[in-house]
Amino acid sequence: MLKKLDSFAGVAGPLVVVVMDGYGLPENPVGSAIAEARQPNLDRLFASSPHIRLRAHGTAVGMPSDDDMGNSEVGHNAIGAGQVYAQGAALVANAIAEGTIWAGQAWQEIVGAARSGVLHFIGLFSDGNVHSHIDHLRAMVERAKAEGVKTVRIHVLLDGRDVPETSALDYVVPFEAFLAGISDAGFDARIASGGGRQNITMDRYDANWPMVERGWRTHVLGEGPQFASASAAVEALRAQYPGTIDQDLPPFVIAADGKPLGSIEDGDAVVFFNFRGDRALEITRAFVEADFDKFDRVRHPRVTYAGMLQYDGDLHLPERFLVPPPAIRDTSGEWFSKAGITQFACSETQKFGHVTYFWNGNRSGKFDGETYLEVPSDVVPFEQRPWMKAAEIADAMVAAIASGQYKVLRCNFANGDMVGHTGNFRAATMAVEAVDLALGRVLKAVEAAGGVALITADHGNADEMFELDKKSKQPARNADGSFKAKTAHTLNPVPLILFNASGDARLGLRQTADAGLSNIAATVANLLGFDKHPAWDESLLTLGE
Ligand SMILES: O=C(O)[C@H](O)COP(=O)(O)O
Ligand SMILES: [Mn+2]
Ligand SMILES: [Mn+2]
Repeated sequence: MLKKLDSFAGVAGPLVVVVMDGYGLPENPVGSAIAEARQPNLDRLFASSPHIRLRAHGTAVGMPSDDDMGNSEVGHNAIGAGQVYAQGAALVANAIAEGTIWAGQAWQEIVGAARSGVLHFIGLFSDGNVHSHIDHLRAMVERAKAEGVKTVRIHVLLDGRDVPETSALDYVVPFEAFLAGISDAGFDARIASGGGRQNITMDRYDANWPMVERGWRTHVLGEGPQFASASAAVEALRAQYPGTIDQDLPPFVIAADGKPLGSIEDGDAVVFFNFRGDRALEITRAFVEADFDKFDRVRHPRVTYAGMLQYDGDLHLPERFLVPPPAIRDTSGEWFSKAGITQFACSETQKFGHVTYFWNGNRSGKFDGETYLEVPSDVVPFEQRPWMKAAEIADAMVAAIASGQYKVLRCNFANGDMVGHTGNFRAATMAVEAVDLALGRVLKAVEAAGGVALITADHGNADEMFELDKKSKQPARNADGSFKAKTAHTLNPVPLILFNASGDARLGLRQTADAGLSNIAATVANLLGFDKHPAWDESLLTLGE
């Protein structure tokens, strides 16, 4: 049980944690939608409420190095668990470096099946290290050859979201050369299909199953426009759809003499090589579920399927996985539940799993006393609706706070991140303004209830909307003089603001050198009058000392 603090009984009112997804603190105001947006509520908070900066990238959230940006999975895991775990990116890299991945039963079963069939790899084709890393794929192809696999087919999801927006050929061209180099009379490895990650396969949280169906038709059934190679496909599709960035490119199939090179058939082996789960779960279900009903699969090949990691620890999806996921234990959701604290979690579909599944350590189950509310997201390009569902989430939070039923409430506003990923600067400033407006309403409800709110973010995104020149730190320009749009997350810190309407003027925050997202859970515990769980990183709450 969490112990009660001697020094502080806890705030009487509700405790609200607001995650402004993708809201980093810019180093340079030029090209920053955060600096540019009109945000009167946040301005007021920064002027009059205790606030500090938190690390939200690199080793502070369990990434392999401090060159790695943060992301929603590692950010929400750290906030929810109050601890930093070596995350998928690091675990897979280690398992490959130490060779433990090859010794595992899952890899042996994959290779065993592939020796008499075809070995397919499907996944995000970049070095973004958010969902996957192309080096992991390369290592697996090499190892498959060494272990006697004869045929490898790769289904590439073009990124442009965690890496520069039109960088697909920087990955495709060298990889095609690698595959040509490693192929010989006894080994044939080629790219077989692909498409933009926001167009096919990588949907999340049941937002858009038709995306997954398009992916299935492309990778499994081999249906779609045919090209001689992946690089030829990318070039032709860019010419056909000018201005379309990589993540949105339509699907394509690689074929010879009109026949797809790599449709997926009975007896084949399939590895989904993303380590992150949110966008891997739906396609995984399509492969492994016997009574799948989300779309008509037309054909359901009997394959040996493995995920890079297990994507959902409660549902055991998938059962076969190459690397054990981080064993995230003792999350704040679990221990607040054990303390009898009622909890409310809310977001719109695009981020709903962030405040539930990621928050609770990649588990889709629910702890006693937790209530979840999902606001359905629109299925549109978000630069066309930068306000997204901020107003509706605020409505739900205001009602939940006013109901008096919940002691701890959490929500995620998706806008800064989802619109930030479009690379559209003007839309991103509107996204930030929509969050500010919604936040103002939530804070009014917190005030009326005599509560406290902690306002933070999981990582940066809207804070840098243009690629910055590494030396000058000024926005980099394209050949035509326009700024180079940046769609990825940033390495910037995020705010932690304490909005205090509890009537206890002692409450403050301390800035420590390594303050990070994993300090939030203990801070919330202290605000509730509890000592932190021993596993959690230190609280940042001060009581007027
Ligand atoms: O999945 C995505 O949309 C991006 O790769 C990362 O964004 P997120 O970590 O904020 O979800
Ligand atoms: Mn995020
Ligand atoms: Mn994001």
